Amino acid sequence: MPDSARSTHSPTDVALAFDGLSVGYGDRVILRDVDMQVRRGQVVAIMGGSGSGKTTLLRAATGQLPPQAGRALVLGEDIGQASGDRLFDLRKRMGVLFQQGALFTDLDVYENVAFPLREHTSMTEQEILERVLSKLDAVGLKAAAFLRTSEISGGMARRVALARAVVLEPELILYDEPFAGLDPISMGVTAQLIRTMTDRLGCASVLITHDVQESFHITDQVYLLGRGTVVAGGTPAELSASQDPFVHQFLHGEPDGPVAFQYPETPAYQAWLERQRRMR
Ligand SMILES: Nc1ncnc2c1ncn2[C@@H]1O[C@H](COP(=O)(O)OP(=O)(O)OP(=O)(O)O)[C@@H](O)[C@H]1O
Repeated sequence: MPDSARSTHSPTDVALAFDGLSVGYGDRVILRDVDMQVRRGQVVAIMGGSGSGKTTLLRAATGQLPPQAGRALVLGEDIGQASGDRLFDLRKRMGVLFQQGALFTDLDVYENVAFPLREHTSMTEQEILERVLSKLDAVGLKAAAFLRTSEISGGMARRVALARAVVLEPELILYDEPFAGLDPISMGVTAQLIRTMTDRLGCASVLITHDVQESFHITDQVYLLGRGTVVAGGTPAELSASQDPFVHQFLHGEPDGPVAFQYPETPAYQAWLERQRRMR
C-alpha cells in the first residue's frame, strides 16, 4: 500500500508507546529513557513508590506534559506533536480516570455518565439511555442512575467516574490509582471490571497503582518505576520471581533496601533551607 493511501488512524496493535521518553517540569527531569509498549487487549500496570513519577508519566500520555526528549505515541500518533483538532480527536479515543475523578455535582448519576456522549456523539436519547445503563450496570450502579451525586458514597462516586471514563468505549483507558479509597470488595470488583472491559472492548488499559495484589491478578505486564526511570518490566510472574533487590523490596513492602523513602535533596531545597536559616 502506498504511504499516501494509509490512514493516519491506521489500525495499530500498539495503543500506547513511550519511546526513549524523558519527562519532567521545567529543567527538572523526573523520568528519563522510558521505553514501554501497551498493546490492544492488554492490561498494564505502572507501579512505583510515592513520587517516582507515575502521574507525571500519565500526563505525558495525555499530552498535558510535553516530552523533554523522546516521544509518547498514542494510538500510533505522537501526542506531543498533536494540537487542535488532532489532539481533540485523539483524546476522544482515550478514556482517563483521574485520581480525583470529580463528578459534576449539579448533574445526577445518569447525566454524569451521559455527558461525554452528549458532548462527542449524535446518539439518540434511546441510544444514550441504553449505553449509560449498560455502563452503570457494569459497575453495579444501574439502579443508582437517578441519584444526585450528594446522595452517593465516595466509593460509588469512583465507580460512576469509571462508567463515565468508558462510556465512549475508548481504545485506550488510563486509570490513575483506580483502587484508592475503595473497600476490599469494591477493589476486587473494580479490578475484575477493568480486565473484563479490556477483553470485551479489545482496548488497552493502563493502571497507575500502588496495589501489588489487585493489579497482579489482572495485568499482562507490569512496569516498575524508580531511580528516575523504569527499573523493571515483565509479567506479574516474572516480577514475582525477580531477584532484583529493588523489585523484591517494592513487591514485599520491605522498609529497608534500594527504594528511596526520603524525597531527594535538590539544589532548590538547599537554596530554600539557606533562605530559612538566614531569616531566623
Ligand atoms: N506540577 C508539578 N510541578 C513540579 N514538580 C512536580 C509537579 N507534579 C509533580 N512534581 C514532582 O514530580 C515528582 C513525581 O511526582 P508524581 O506525582 O509523578 O509521582 P507519583 O509516582 O505519581 O507519586 P504518588 O504515588 O505519591 O502519587 C515529584 O518529585 C513531584 O514533586
